[in-house]
Amino acid sequence: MAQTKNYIAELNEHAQKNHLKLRFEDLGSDGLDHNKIFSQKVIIDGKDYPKGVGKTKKDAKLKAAENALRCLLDGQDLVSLFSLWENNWHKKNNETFLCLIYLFYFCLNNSVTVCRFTSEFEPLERLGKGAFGSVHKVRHKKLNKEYAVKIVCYKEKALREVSALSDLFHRNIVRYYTFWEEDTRYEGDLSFDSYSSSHTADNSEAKFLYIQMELCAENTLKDWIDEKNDQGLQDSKRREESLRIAQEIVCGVEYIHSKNHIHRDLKPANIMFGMEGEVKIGDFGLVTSDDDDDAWIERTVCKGTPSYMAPEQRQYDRKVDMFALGLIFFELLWKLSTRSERAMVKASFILFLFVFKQKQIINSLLCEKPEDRPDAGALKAALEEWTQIYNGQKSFHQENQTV
Ligand SMILES: Nc1ncnc2c1ncn2[C@@H]1O[C@H](COP(=O)(O)OP(=O)(O)OP(=O)(O)O)[C@@H](O)[C@H]1O
Repeated sequence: MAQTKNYIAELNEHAQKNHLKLRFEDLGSDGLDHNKIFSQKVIIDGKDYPKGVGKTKKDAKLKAAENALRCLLDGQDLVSLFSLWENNWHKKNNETFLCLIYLFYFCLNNSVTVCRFTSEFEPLERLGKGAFGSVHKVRHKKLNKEYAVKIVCYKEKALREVSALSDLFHRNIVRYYTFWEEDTRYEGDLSFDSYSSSHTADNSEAKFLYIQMELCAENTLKDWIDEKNDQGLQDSKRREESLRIAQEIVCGVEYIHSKNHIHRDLKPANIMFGMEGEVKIGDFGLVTSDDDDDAWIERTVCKGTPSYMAPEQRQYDRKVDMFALGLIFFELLWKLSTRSERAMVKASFILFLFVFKQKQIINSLLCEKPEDRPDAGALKAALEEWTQIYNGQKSFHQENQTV
């Protein structure tokens, strides 16, 4: 049988050595006669310590002594240590020295959890919640600047996002600043209520990753599209704005591909806007590297035997992002309200409504075979051509109107 430590004797010894006035207080009992629970607490120099409970008075006293010792020695009770220090200031110098040793001890043991998130930042509001965590708008206390901090459970998806973002620095990609790890989640984060019960309830080892990012405007490209659709406008203004947005998305994607990454989750909800309205591609949780052999095998295994594939064929993997761009461009220009309408895009049914150049670009991006889709560089060139045609037509109309 495991030997119970004699916390009462230990606490008495500690009190004697440090000239502390220690006493136990009996807090009585609760429950029926055959099932009583006794409570006791320790008072040291007038300060109460957490009560101990047990099936006998002796157990309760032992537990109370253990609780008090933990507070004093593990440094969990910073206040009590400081008051101890204060109370003993007038006593001998070696006692003050002892208190300093205690402070040093708990700093070394890290037993007081300092949350970097709340000590460095002032949380302002929760911006949103994804499947893996949540994003908060915060103000850096010292710099007085606003940022977004994403808090996620320390998982492979989160690490992927951090490692991809740290490689990227581009006007059209959400800027990443830093990340750190904490043992605890932010208490004010209500999103974890359902999250923690399904992901971390029985995992006390769970750690959390805090990712500090550039703060984007609150509306995403999905909101932009919804707003335009509500206005019911398929007009030239929408076309003009769509063109600018499409060009910026392609610039971001071209850059991501140039760094040998594939986003794999491009969709209007993951595309945000900077404070000056510029496009910002975000949510790199599904990003993968072109050079990552394991990820490449995982991606290609369903297509055949990867070891027989020529290295140049690897570039076709990037074409998953190009297909997504085809659908995004379509949604920028045209209201697709139902799933069946989305499916029709693939069948190119509605495309006859578009001008020739638009049709050509979208058709090429939605090609069944990845190798037939353009890469980001070619798409960028095609969009520039489209812009020139569009601007030419616009000035032609304006000239005709003024004549
Ligand atoms: N840097 C940011 N600035 C402003 N808002 C942001 C920023 N990053 C994310 N958000 C917002 O926070 C919300 C949650 O984002 P997050 O990336 O965690 O999840 P998601 O993309 O919705 O889902 P999932 O992670 O499951 O794919 C989104 O609505 C997004 O608009």
